[in-house]
Amino acid sequence: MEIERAVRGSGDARLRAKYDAAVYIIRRAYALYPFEELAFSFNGGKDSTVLLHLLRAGYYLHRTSSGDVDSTALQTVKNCPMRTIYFEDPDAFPAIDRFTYETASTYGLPLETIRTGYKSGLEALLEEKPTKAIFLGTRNGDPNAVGQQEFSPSSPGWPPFMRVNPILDWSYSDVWSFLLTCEVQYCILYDQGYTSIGSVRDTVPNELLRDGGSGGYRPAYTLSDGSLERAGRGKKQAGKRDASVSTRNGSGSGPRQRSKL
Ligand SMILES: Cc1cc2nc3c(=O)[nH]c(=O)nc-3n(C[C@H](O)[C@H](O)[C@H](O)COP(=O)(O)O)c2cc1C
Ligand SMILES: Nc1ncnc2c1ncn2[C@@H]1O[C@H](COP(=O)(O)OP(=O)(O)OP(=O)(O)O)[C@@H](O)[C@H]1O
Repeated sequence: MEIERAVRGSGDARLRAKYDAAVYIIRRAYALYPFEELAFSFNGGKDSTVLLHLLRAGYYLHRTSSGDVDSTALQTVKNCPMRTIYFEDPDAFPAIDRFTYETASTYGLPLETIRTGYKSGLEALLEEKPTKAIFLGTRNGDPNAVGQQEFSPSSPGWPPFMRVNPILDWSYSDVWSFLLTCEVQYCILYDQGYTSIGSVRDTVPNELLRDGGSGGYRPAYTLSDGSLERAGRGKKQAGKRDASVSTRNGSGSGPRQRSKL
């Protein structure tokens, strides 16, 4: 499995330790909950892109270690066909939308697009199909991470499910080490100076990456102080539309892939 191979083959002991810990959490979740009652919250951002590949690696290890995979099923096992949910914002960057749909298509993720607020969308989702746990790419330092652990029940007043946060303790540079070491595609905006991505309403390239010579911006992976990754994000304004869930497979262009630094 290429992700496992890339991390194991890297000389980066810290990355290997972060990877092992995250995959351990993922495999605990696979053992604890029926696979059909798990979901992956994917929005095309760098953290959820890391999570996608960790889920794939964890799924591959989980399935192959239990010995129930024949060679024809191997591609499905490499892909991790987990229910995947995307809360699509009408003001999302088109490049993020494209990347989300294209990645879902590449890895055979059964993507469900939700065009409503988070809470009402999750209520509808749980009503439609039992969902015990949802994987998120939340990391310490995200405003939403406060008080969360690797396994955190949803908040009071929210529909009941477990939030599973395998990369909670990953730093900004861990995220980029993983993406570059594994040579996986990521949204093109990160090569244009965006270091954390909200919507077109509230996100601009990170000024710390402005390239004086060209007038453009350097790629996100060159940001040396990860504590400033949200410097391009302004105040979030409310405005999610309400109620509709649809399924769509993606196509389009735009993802980027870089080799190691
Ligand atoms: C799958 C999922 C589960 C969530 N669960 C909760 C929750 O239990 N409690 C809560 O206050 N917010 C919850 N949220 C909302 C997030 O904390 C956050 O507000 C949302 O992802 C928007 O983040 P942003 O402001 O960085 O775009 C959830 C969001 C998602 C996508
Ligand atoms: N619109 C959304 N649809 C689905 N999941 C989402 C959405 N917004 C956030 N999430 C979940 O919450 C996690 C944390 O969001 P956050 O915005 O911090 O990270 P990211 O989008 O992956 O990366 P970045 O910080 O670069 O934007 C995501 O990784 C994803 O699991």
